[in-house]
Amino acid sequence: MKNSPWLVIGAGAIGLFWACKLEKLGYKVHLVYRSESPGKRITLESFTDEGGTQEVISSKHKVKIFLAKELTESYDKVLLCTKSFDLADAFNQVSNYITPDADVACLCNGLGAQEILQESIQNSQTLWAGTTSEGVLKVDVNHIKHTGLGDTFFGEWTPSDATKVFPIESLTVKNIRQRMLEKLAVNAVINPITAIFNIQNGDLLNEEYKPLIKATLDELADIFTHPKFCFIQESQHLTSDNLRNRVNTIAQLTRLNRSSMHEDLRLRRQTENNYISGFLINNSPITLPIQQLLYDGVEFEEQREEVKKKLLSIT
Ligand SMILES: NC(=O)C1=CN([C@@H]2O[C@H](COP(=O)(O)OP(=O)(O)OC[C@H]3O[C@@H](n4cnc5c(N)ncnc54)[C@H](OP(=O)(O)O)[C@@H]3O)[C@@H](O)[C@H]2O)C=CC1
Ligand SMILES: CC(C)(CO)C(=O)C(=O)O
Repeated sequence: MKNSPWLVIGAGAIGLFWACKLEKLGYKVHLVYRSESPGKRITLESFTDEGGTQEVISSKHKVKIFLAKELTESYDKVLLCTKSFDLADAFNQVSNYITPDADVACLCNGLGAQEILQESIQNSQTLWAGTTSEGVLKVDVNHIKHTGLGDTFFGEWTPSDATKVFPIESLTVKNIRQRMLEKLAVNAVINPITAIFNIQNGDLLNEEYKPLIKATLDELADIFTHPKFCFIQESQHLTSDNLRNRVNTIAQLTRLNRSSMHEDLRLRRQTENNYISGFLINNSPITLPIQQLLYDGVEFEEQREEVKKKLLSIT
């Protein structure tokens, strides 16, 4: 199994991180980039807590890099590490180089893109959806910093009768949809609010945001526990209290970080809004006035000041 290389698509923070991780696990890695070549060596900086003192360790990892049009081999293990809005195109551009029995994995935030990707994948191939709580920052084209320790899980997006295991067995879980909904819930609170108010994740714990956070969590709990919600089997445990614990914990653990959506707005890049608040609005059996305000505040710069006032006037 380890003889055939992994094809990793996307040389962003997560793609470079997984290229290093797979190389450390003993796999060969072929990495596809789109705009900027990362070169053949990637530097990964991570923290250790050896004997109570925090140290930064830097390691170098060798990968082979390609533009999609330069590929010639066929791959049976593929890991897509793009943002959700690029996922289907990124797969389609390499689909001729993927074996009919391949394991195809994706690791993007939000929901909606996985279902579109499933439609492009052959029945004989397996789509593994993944979710990660690792924090990674790309500081240069070939240099990443591991900013937060976390876990990563993969599960079959459309579960089959056969008990399949992910090529890295220890990362396999049975109900990936449940884990993805839990992550979606956290992202639907932290990402748009930090982006709209231009604050770090930890600032959400400040007194001035308490009524807004409470109202946002209550609204999310109403969808996730609604009998007509399409993922009710996987989401019914997400009550307001359960969500509050998750959001507070992540806001605390990542208190000095900017959320990915905050960073995208700051750098005027496309956000994953359509796959977070947008997904919830489009799939909710009830109207979602707060998610709609959050969606609009992220999407439409000219409405942002007005949206902020409305969000802060929630009691
Ligand atoms: N970074 C983090 O700590 C975390 C990220 N995530 C999620 O992981 C996903 C990836 O995040 P992240 O790595 O930070 O995002 P980045 O924007 O840093 O990286 C995405 C990369 O995908 C590349 N890409 C897009 N389309 C293609 C294509 N067709 N062919 C080749 N490469 C392509 C982009 O290339 P180009 O440079 O040309 O734009 C970019 O380098 C997101 O959904 C994010 O929400 C989840 C948890 C933590
Ligand atoms: C968990 C969180 C909110 C950490 O910042 C994240 O996933 C993101 O920024 O997209």
